[in-house]
Amino acid sequence: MSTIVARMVSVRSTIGGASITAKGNDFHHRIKSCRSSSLHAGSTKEKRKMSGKLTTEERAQVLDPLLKNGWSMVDNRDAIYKEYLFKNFNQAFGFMSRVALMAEKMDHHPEWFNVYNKVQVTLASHDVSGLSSRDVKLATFMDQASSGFSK
Ligand SMILES: C[C@H](O)[C@H](O)[C@H]1CNC2=NC(N)=NC(=O)C2=N1
Repeated sequence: MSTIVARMVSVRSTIGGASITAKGNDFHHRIKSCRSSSLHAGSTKEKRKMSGKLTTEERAQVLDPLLKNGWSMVDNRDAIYKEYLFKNFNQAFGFMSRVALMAEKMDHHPEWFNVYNKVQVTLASHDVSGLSSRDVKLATFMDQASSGFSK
C-alpha cells in the first residue's frame, strides 16, 4: 500500500513539480500544446477561440431553423432578434434568470430588454462583430427554456 502511494506521489511531482526530467518536460510540453490545439477545446476560452463568425454554409444549416421559430435578422447588423411574451412579470423574470445562469456559464451574454411580461432579445458575438455558434447555442437554449414558463 505504502509503495503504491509513494509511486503516485512521484509521478505527480514529475508532471507538476519543479524538478522535471527531460522526459517529463517533453511530456508536459506535449500535453500543453495538445490542450491549446484546435482539436482540444476544454475551457470556455478555448471554445470561444474556435467559434468564429458563422460561414454561409453554417448559416443555411443552423440559422434557418431559428428564423423559422420566431427569430429574425437585425437590420444593418449581423445579429438575430426575438421577442418573448409571458403571462406576467414573474414568468418573464423566471425565464431571464434561467437564461442568465446559462449565459454566465457560457461567458456569452444576451442584449435584452424587459418590460413586465415582454423580453426582447438580440444575440451577437461582440468579439467577432457578428453571429457565431455561441449565438445559435444560446438562442436554442432560450427557446427551450421559454417553453417552461407560462405564456
Ligand atoms: C471578457 C469576456 O469573456 C467577454 O467580454 C465576453 C462576455 N460576454 C460576451 N457576450 C457576447 N454576446 N459576446 C462576446 O463577445 C462576449 N464576450
